[in-house]
Amino acid sequence: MSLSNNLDRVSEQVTSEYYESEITHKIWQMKYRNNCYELAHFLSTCDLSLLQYLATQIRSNHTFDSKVITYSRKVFINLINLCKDSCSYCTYKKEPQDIDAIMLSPSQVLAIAEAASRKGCTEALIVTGERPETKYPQVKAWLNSLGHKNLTDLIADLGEKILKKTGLLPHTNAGTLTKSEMTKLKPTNASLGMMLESSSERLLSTGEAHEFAPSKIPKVRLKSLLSAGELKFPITTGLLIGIGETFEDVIDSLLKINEINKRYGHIQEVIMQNFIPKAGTPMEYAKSPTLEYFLRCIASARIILENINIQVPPNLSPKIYSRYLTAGINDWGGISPLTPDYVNPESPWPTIREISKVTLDNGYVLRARLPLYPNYIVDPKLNTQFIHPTLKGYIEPLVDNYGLVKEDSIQNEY
Ligand SMILES: O=c1nc2n(C[C@H](O)[C@H](O)[C@H](O)CO)c3cc(O)ccc3cc-2c(=O)[nH]1
Ligand SMILES: C[C@H]1O[C@@H](n2cnc3c(N)ncnc32)[C@H](O)[C@@H]1O
Ligand code: MET
Ligand code: SF4
Repeated sequence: MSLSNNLDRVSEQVTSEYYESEITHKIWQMKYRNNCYELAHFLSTCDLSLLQYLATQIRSNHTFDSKVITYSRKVFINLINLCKDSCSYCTYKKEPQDIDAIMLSPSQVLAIAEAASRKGCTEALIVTGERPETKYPQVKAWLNSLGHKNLTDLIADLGEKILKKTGLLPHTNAGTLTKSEMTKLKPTNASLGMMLESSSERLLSTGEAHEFAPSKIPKVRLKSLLSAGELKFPITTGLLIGIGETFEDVIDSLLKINEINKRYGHIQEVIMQNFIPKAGTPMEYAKSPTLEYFLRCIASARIILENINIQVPPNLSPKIYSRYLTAGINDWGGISPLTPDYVNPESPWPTIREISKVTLDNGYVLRARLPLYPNYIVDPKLNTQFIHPTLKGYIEPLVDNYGLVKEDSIQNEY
């Protein structure tokens, strides 16, 4: 190759590096000014492949090992699917008279956790409807018969039993919780889950997704995220994409989550979840987000969120989930060998073998994590602040030096 050709290539590289750093700087300025409108305009008009390129660059600098994609070996414990709210996209919620209404007994919960432990699971994902005991007398009666006044007390009790009997680490998503409720869960739950869904208040108006779901008032959800921060409780949150929000709403939601995390460092993960229309719901005929829009939201999340893991569940896009790897994600979420995804039961999880192959074919390595992300385990300062002393003895034997699940504990049958 001639010298002039070589110089041409060097100058092309310098130009593109200059261009990249100029764009990165521009984004940084818009973020610093907290100018949502400006940032949304830029991210919505920017070429998608450039956005994905930037997201992948940021992702490779962010995690302890830029080539690792994680997942959690979890069992989904559907404790109670009654709920005081009604989100227009949800089929998880049932009425007491429905044949598939569920209120698990403590012995059923323990039997599920024990079966999961035999399959090599490390996470017990406890999911419930929103404060069902405030709406249904049957739920009050059920709680009282178990010796409890409210759902949180039952979850705290079950969490302790699950830990002691199986060593599975509980992670609860019961929707919004107060600070005192979270305090009760901290000794037994390694982390919490609660989707923000969207910071848009417009979604509460007539005919919109959250019209009949007061717990989805953004202020209420953001307050729960702040409470978790005050308690140094690691929490997973996320956005449901395609429920009537605008792209600007997505950017506003991401900026708000990032601001909260900058104060406390407790937002371990943001789930970017694509809405799936369900028959029989008010949003039955609403459309799933397009792939182009969803990829733009994911790449924007990676660009906006600082040091936060990003998960997209593979089961909601079984044919094309590998595309999310090039938009900057670093986690596939919880995969259960035993229980369905009760929120999206029509979407079975791909097998670990398949996910591992897809991940590998795209140049990454799949590794199991605990419900609690590795940095909280391996960083001595974070470990002290974010993990309750009771939980330490359960967490340490499960992980290697990187805070990931030891490979030798992974069973073939999973
Ligand atoms: O592995 C996890 N998966 C979590 N999931 C994902 C879930 O396991 C499924 O992957 C999705 O529901 C896809 O259907 C959540 C999904 C939500 O919509 C809201 C909260 C959670 C919380 C978690 C979680 O903390 N850990
Ligand atoms: C547990 C989480 O499940 C998500 N969720 C509820 N309904 C749907 C749906 N139709 N499609 C995708 N995700 C959904 C919400 O984000 C909720 O917070
Ligand atoms: N009801 C809770 C929420 O919406 C958690 C489960 S939703 C299926 O946040
Ligand atoms: S998404 Fe959660 S809060 Fe909304 S109706 Fe379903 S169970 Fe209730």
